[in-house]
Amino acid sequence: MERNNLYPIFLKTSNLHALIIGGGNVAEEKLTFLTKSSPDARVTMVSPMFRKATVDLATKYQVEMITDVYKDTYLKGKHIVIATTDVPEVNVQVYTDCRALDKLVNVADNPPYCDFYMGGIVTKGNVKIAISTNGKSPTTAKRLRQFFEEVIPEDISKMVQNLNEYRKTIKGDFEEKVDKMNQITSPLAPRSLAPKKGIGAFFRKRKVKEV
Ligand SMILES: C[C@@]1(CC(=O)O)C2=NC(=C\c3[nH]c(c(CCC(=O)O)c3CC(=O)O)Cc3[nH]c(c(CC(=O)O)c3CCC(=O)O)/C=C3\N/C(=C\2)[C@@H](CCC(=O)O)[C@]3(C)CC(=O)O)/[C@H]1CCC(=O)O
Ligand SMILES: NC(=O)c1ccc[n+]([C@@H]2O[C@H](COP(=O)([O-])OP(=O)(O)OC[C@H]3O[C@@H](n4cnc5c(N)ncnc54)[C@H](O)[C@@H]3O)[C@@H](O)[C@H]2O)c1
Repeated sequence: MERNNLYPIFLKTSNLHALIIGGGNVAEEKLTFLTKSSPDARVTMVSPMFRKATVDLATKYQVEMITDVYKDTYLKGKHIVIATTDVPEVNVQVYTDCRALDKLVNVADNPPYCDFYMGGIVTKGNVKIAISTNGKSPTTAKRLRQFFEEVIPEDISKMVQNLNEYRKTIKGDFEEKVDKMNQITSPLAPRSLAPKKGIGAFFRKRKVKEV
């Protein structure tokens, strides 16, 4: 069976500088999901035309907007580049320029020209889940994202915080702490879940205060 060999990492997008090339529908979609997940991301956009809603979004998230066609000079200082123009030759040029400079590049909706894919992302406080279908079905990534947004309760972040505080109260050496932490969280693992209840039921039932 085919297998997803991509390696997810959680980027500190406030330390890195992303460049989005293009200002149309796809650019807006990428900016929407990027800022939804990482409202503090450092982003620059370059395009001769921007959609009105893109300008509003860019203003809200302090995105720098440059009204111009793509030039390789705009790559300077950028770590991650996303090409979304409607001119395939420009997108391929961006890809080639980025590869020559060892910059991570994504030509949106064009898997062969991607060093990385954007994924479906669920954020609940400190907890974040990224979903990838290996570029095979973005619609499935979206549906899974919606599913997890629904079933994972908002207060999972409180539970993480409580566990973090509880850990500090455990006496003993590292191994004992690991043991205790594993014991207390064991109902989270699938084998310990009662059939048909599911992870959502577990979280809803459990009082975070008890942890
Ligand atoms: C997750 C998400 C994040 C984001 O966009 O940031 C994302 N696409 C989303 C939605 C979406 N995009 C498209 C549809 C209509 C689907 C359809 O038409 O079948 C829908 C669904 C919808 O809108 O309902 C069009 C599309 N997208 C790609 C192709 C090309 C191809 O598949 O070959 C085509 C067909 C173009 C054409 O027909 O020409 C490719 C990519 N899209 C990816 C990410 C990467 C793979 C992620 C993964 O591994 O699953 C990858 C490889 C590259 C990339 O762009 O990074 C976001 C959902 C966010 C959310 O809701 O949470
Ligand atoms: N809209 C979709 O849902 C969708 C889905 C799949 C694939 N696509 C493909 O993705 C591409 C982009 O789609 P879109 O809907 O965002 O198109 P769009 O026409 O809305 O936007 C294209 C943007 O690219 C900019 N642009 C053009 N030349 C440029 C250059 N030299 N430098 C910088 N920016 C430049 C334009 O000013 C515009 O802002 C198209 O090739 C389209 O076929 C779109």
